[in-house]
Amino acid sequence: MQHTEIGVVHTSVTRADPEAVAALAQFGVATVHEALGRVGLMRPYLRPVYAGARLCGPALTVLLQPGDNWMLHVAAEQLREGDVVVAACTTESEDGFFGELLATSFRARGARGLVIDGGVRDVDDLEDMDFPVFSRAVNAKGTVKATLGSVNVPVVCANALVRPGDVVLADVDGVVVVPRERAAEVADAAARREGAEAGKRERFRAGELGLDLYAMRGPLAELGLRYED
Ligand SMILES: O=C([O-])CC(=O)C(=O)O
Ligand SMILES: [Mg+2]
Repeated sequence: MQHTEIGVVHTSVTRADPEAVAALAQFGVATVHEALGRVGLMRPYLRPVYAGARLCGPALTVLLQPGDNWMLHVAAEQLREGDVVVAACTTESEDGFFGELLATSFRARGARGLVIDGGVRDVDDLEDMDFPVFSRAVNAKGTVKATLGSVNVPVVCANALVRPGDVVLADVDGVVVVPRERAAEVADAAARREGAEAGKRERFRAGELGLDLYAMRGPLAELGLRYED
């Protein structure tokens, strides 16, 4: 559900600190989601439109109307280098809002990629261009330019709240949103988490069991787990 205004373009956005964005870009979505406290994930139906697609950047948000891509053209004018366009829709729609022409325009204006709770088309071309897109559908069905939406308002995209300038990170595991004020702190937590995982990986590789590594034998015995021949 969207709780926002229709028919407004906010031209001034406070974007996450570029250094913190670059730091977050080094990590996977699963690590950042955990570092954030297991929040901020978009629904898993959003998928990359080609293998290996990945993106990280401050969000330029768009609220679309179903079957109407007008606001994507309005959004293009607001792009800054490195932005990720995050497009939500007022109502579910799987039409093909976006394709290689809009990708060409977005790239020329500095976009890093697109996350859209809707459909896209021309995916062979998007792959050739290596323009990363995460969408809920691939759909040749075209859209019109007839209804106002908004640009750079808070949106709910695939269940996650995204405010303009928040950091959006997407890879094959999903899409996560980091509130812009927390970007540096979450990047630090992600680095600590990766460090801890490196230690565990070594111990698993050596054959150690999770049962011992995570001290699970006591709690399992307390719950009455029995081993029988
Ligand atoms: O033109 C459109 O409406 C969407 C599209 O296919 C493109 O951007 O290439
Ligand atoms: Mg096209």
